[in-house]
Amino acid sequence: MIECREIYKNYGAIKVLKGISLTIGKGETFAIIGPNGAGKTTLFKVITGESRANSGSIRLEGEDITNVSASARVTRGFGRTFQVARILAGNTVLENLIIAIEARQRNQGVKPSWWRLGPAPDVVDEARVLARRIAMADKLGLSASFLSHGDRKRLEMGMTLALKPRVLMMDEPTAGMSPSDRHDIVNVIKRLRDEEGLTIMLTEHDMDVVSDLSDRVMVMNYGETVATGSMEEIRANTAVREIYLGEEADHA
Ligand SMILES: Nc1ncnc2c1ncn2[C@@H]1O[C@H](COP(=O)(O)OP(=O)(O)OP(=O)(O)O)[C@@H](O)[C@H]1O
Repeated sequence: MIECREIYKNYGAIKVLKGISLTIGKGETFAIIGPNGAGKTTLFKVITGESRANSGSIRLEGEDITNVSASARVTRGFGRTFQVARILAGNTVLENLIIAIEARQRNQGVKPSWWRLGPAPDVVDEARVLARRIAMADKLGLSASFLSHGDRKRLEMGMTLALKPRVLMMDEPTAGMSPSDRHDIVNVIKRLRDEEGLTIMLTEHDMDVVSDLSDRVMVMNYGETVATGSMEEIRANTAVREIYLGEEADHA
């Protein structure tokens, strides 16, 4: 589904990605882990098209998308959530979902009806269905500014799903969440993945979440791949253990 070959990325003199290659299969959940500054978010941005690699190639279902813009990648099926949820705080939950659905329709060339004030009934229906799928049906009328951190992330996920992605890219989906919010969002992600057959790529610091969600895990350090494999293989990998034990020792 996604294939990255020999990705290099520099910020000035700083070499942030040093030859990253990876393959993610259709329907697979693939996690990228590693210490702070390892280059996870940078790799993420290169794959979504927000940032351009200095060299290397990216393919989506065989098509070379290395030089395709971020918005054109969305049209090809990429959906992305951010470390800090990007929602419209001045609007209600329902309005946020409607805005995302209408954005997809515009992208698909659907023209808004000039004579109608407000959203079309089918858009409102779709927003309500989406709200149920992200377990926010009871919060439709709430202003997004009053939502908890976990609910904001959930709403952002709903807005991303409104774009009908084939690939869901999530940068630290549980960052800053309480344990119960974390548990809830993991369940929402699992359900969506199973219902829609989504391919998922995520970065995450919480190892329980990684272990719970991922088919395969890639460990990065200093812009390089240290290991790729199942969670069991990663846990047993000597180089990985050294990185994480080193981290624990530093924090001790
Ligand atoms: N726009 C930028 N300009 C200059 N340096 C940057 C830029 N973005 C990231 N970096 C540097 O690139 C390195 C990798 O950063 P990146 O955010 O990709 O790491 P990360 O693994 O996602 O870290 P974290 O877990 O803390 O989010 C860091 O040294 C960072 O300071």
